[in-house]
Amino acid sequence: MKISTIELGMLRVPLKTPFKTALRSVDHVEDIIVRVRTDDGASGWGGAPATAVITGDTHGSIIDAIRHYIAPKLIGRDIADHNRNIALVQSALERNTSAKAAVEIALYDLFGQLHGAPTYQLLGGGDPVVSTDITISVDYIDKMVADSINAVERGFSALKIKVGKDIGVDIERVRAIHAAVEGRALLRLDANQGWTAKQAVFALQALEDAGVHLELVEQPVKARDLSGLKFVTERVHTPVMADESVFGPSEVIELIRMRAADIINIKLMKTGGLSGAIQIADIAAVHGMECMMGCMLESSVSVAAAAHLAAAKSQVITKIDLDGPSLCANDPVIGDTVFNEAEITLGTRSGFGVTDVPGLLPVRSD
Ligand SMILES: C[C@H](N)C(=O)N[C@H](CCC(=O)O)C(=O)O
Ligand SMILES: [Mg+2]
Repeated sequence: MKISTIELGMLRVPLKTPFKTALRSVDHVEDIIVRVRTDDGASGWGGAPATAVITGDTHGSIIDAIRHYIAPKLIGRDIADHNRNIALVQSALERNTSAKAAVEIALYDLFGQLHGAPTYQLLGGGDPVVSTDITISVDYIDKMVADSINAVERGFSALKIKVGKDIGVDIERVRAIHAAVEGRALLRLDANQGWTAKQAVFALQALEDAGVHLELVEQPVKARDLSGLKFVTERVHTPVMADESVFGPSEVIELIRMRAADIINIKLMKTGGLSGAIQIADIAAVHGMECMMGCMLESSVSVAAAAHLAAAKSQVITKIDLDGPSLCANDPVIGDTVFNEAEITLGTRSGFGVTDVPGLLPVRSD
């Protein structure tokens, strides 16, 4: 099973409703899809969105990194030599974690196919059903309350509420949602770096004093402000989760050393794929720290891979935010992972179970 070609295309899927955070607003998922073909006719599928405001990666940079740096290292290589292939992806160039993730996902897909097993089973097994939260975009208070009630009625038992736009309105947003769904859903806040450390402590203490129980607060302060993150962690009861502050294993080690957060949000697009995500989960497990498996606004190709990893690492990945496919108006990807609102069920096909991604748009040539 030797790699013969690596093809790229663009998958564009409309969202049910615009996705709005403190960092950006978008109304489509737009992923670069990777198809790694082998000489015996197999295909491994991977994908990556361009979340430039978080990873720095654009569609153009993902295409260039794969085409000019990663693909040339892999052509002709045997899928069975998996760990060396992964090392070649990671050492092909610095950063560019989304491009590396897209290719790693395709390689883990093919490795599963080689061994005739769903990839989560090769990663250690686990329960094939995982339960995700859903994002409530930051918006007018009435709209966020209506979206939250709707999500609970659709069966979501955890809401990821986007805040970080205006501290006073944010407190009111959360109080109103809490009043509307109290006892029916866990509330997770994600400020996407929108607060200062002092603002975060003020808002969270105000909510705690008002009896609003929050399961966690994600990335309250700027990504690079690790001392601000620690400041918040030390002053509120609500568990603090690091997202944009940590990409790979070395940053996680530093975060743990500083005791700057309580939980880590692992995303394949930050780690550069499954290999770095596994390392983070293992480091967190050693330190008795819980993790979330998260995603960017991305399609079911890469979210299926994240769900496989979450299933296999459920001892340490105790929270799931894999709602990309649930936010989409439709899913053109042909695969056997079932995304049914809050419930994600892994299939029995080998690899990640994707068999085709129809309707891909051409990506620019050089
Ligand atoms: C889609 C997921 N629930 C989510 O909210 N991810 C964001 C970033 C997504 C993006 O901007 O594409 C996060 O956790 O910050
Ligand atoms: Mg986040």
